[in-house]
Amino acid sequence: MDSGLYLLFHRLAPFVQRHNSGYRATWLPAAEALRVLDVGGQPPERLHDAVLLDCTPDLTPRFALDTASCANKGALEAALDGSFMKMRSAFFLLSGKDAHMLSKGQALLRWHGDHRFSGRSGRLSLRDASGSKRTCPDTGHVQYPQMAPVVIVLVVDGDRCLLARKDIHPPGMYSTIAGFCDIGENVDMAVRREVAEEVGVTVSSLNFVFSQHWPFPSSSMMLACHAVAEEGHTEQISVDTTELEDARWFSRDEVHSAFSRPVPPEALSGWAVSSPEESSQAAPGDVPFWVPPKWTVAHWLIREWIQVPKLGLMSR
Ligand SMILES: NC(=O)c1ccc[n+]([C@@H]2O[C@H](COP(=O)([O-])OP(=O)(O)OC[C@H]3O[C@@H](n4cnc5c(N)ncnc54)[C@H](O)[C@@H]3O)[C@@H](O)[C@H]2O)c1
Ligand SMILES: [Mg+2]
Repeated sequence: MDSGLYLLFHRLAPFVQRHNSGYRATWLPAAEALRVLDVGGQPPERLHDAVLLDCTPDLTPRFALDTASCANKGALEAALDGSFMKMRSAFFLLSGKDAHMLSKGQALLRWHGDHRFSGRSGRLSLRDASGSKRTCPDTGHVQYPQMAPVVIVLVVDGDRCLLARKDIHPPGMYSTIAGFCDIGENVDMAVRREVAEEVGVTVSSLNFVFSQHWPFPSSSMMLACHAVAEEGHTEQISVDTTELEDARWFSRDEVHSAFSRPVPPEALSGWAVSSPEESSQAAPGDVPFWVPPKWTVAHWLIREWIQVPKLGLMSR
């Protein structure tokens, strides 16, 4: 671990630096990560708390390390000339290629933090060197990092599609319907139940198309589908307001326009902060409709529908 590249986090907030008009994640060489630990008053052995993410084609190992043991986050940020940003903010402000590794790093670090004790004996479990599993010292029971399966679906009705927003979304952003699979459900059952629960629409057919690892709320496997709404059941959407702030049909032209204009700057003002207290998000107001960032599976679903006009007519 004394070589390789490191993505740093602080209490699961990824370290990012300004880049052009946005932000980027930064891979630090081991020597730089050691310097940061030193600034934070931590011994070099803390580097071994890092978890292995992958190896580059030239076999350089890449790690994620949480610097939570360094109490003075501000001193680390000053030493590194960047900031630790809330993951949700980072996801809207980063360039796309960083999102997957940040997501993986945060998910793995969070899993270790949440599974320090064996569920069998209650004793502190021991992690392996790479951070891929934990073992109970008493029973030998091995725990592996887990992901929760989530269905995500673009429901279409002819030339329009159904999109929804939650109050935690930035102003103006509408996304696809999503929900956790219940124990015992397959993808088909979960899609039909979630769409019925959240918007009161019946789905007549569906196709699985993509998957994506997603870091929220802890670690999810997004299973993405296109679905067709049953004829005659599309006029009355009944929005589950405990879950969603709004849901409505968007025409293909409206979605086309959203793809062709940049994200309205006012939608993201207040997102580049590291704590909820600092946040001052714009009110929903008149921010024009926009779709999720291009590295999200929701974006891929909507883009595919725009690019393949007959998609909504396909069935399994
Ligand atoms: N990558 C993308 O493009 C994309 C787009 C939309 C949503 N998402 C993600 O999909 C996920 C699920 O969507 P949702 O929040 O609407 O789900 P949901 O509709 O199932 O509602 C969330 C609720 O489900 C319950 N729940 C059941 N099982 C859970 C579990 N394993 N973990 C957490 N909560 C569980 C909780 O009460 C929670 O409040 C969210 O994390 C969201 O960020 C991803
Ligand atoms: Mg939902």
